[in-house]
Amino acid sequence: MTAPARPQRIGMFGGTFDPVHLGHLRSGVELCESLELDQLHMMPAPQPPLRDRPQVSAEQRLALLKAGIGDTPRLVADDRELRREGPSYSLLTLEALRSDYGIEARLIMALGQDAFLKLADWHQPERLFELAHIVVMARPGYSPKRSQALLELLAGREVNSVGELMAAPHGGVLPVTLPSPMGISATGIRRRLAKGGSVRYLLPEAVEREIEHQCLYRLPESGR
Ligand SMILES: Nc1ncnc2c1ncn2[C@@H]1O[C@H](COP(=O)(O)OP(=O)(O)OP(=O)(O)O)[C@@H](O)[C@H]1O
Ligand SMILES: O=C(O)c1ccc[n+]([C@@H]2O[C@H](COP(=O)([O-])O)[C@@H](O)[C@H]2O)c1
Repeated sequence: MTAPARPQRIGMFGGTFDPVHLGHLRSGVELCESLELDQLHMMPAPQPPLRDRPQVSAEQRLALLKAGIGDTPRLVADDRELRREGPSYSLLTLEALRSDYGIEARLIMALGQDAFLKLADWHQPERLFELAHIVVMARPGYSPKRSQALLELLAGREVNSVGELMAAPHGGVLPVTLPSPMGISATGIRRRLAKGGSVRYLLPEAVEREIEHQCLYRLPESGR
């Protein structure tokens, strides 16, 4: 008798990626390893719903993400949110992924701790669990304190292991501390670039070269 096929494990890791940095990319690699993902779709949000529209276009942020991913196995730069109008609601993205991969696939939405703390303010947050699991990555400097609304949203969903999470196609929440947490933020990188400072070793050299080539994130002389 042959063993039943293992359901696919597909990750979604969305972000403003303004710009993508090693905190995102290393987390992506470690998520693939620790959850044994088949693919991780990384996707820039053209209109992140809970913040101002970034100055750098979604196309440019996607180009930086592609440069950063390069040939990294299992990481995919996914442009599907760029092909939609309106706010970049994750619910719509998960619906599209679920339709691509089918009902048996284990669909996992990865979020850093800071994004996770705002989950109750997202568009139809309870419906996210009808489509995917959520994996929350610890991020240096962010407190684990949850609001009452978040606690109510998560009630009964939290699990303690990857095995427990993968027993069902969607509906669970797993907090993880990946092996190499990094205290890198895109805000810090934009500030450094605006002042003409160095960002070496905070993001891949290919991303740094692309930022220089396209003269992104620099303040005009008068603004420094
Ligand atoms: N260093 C990091 N480690 C783990 N997760 C991260 C890290 N940086 C960002 N993330 C997560 O990646 C996703 C996209 O983050 P985003 O593109 O907003 O980056 P950011 O560095 O937080 O940017 P900004 O400083 O502009 O807010 C979010 O879920 C966020 O929590
Ligand atoms: O669906 C929502 O309402 C929603 C609200 C806030 C953020 N998100 C998504 O969460 C991801 C991280 O967002 P951000 O602002 O932390 O970069 C990105 O893919 C956003 O589109 C989604």
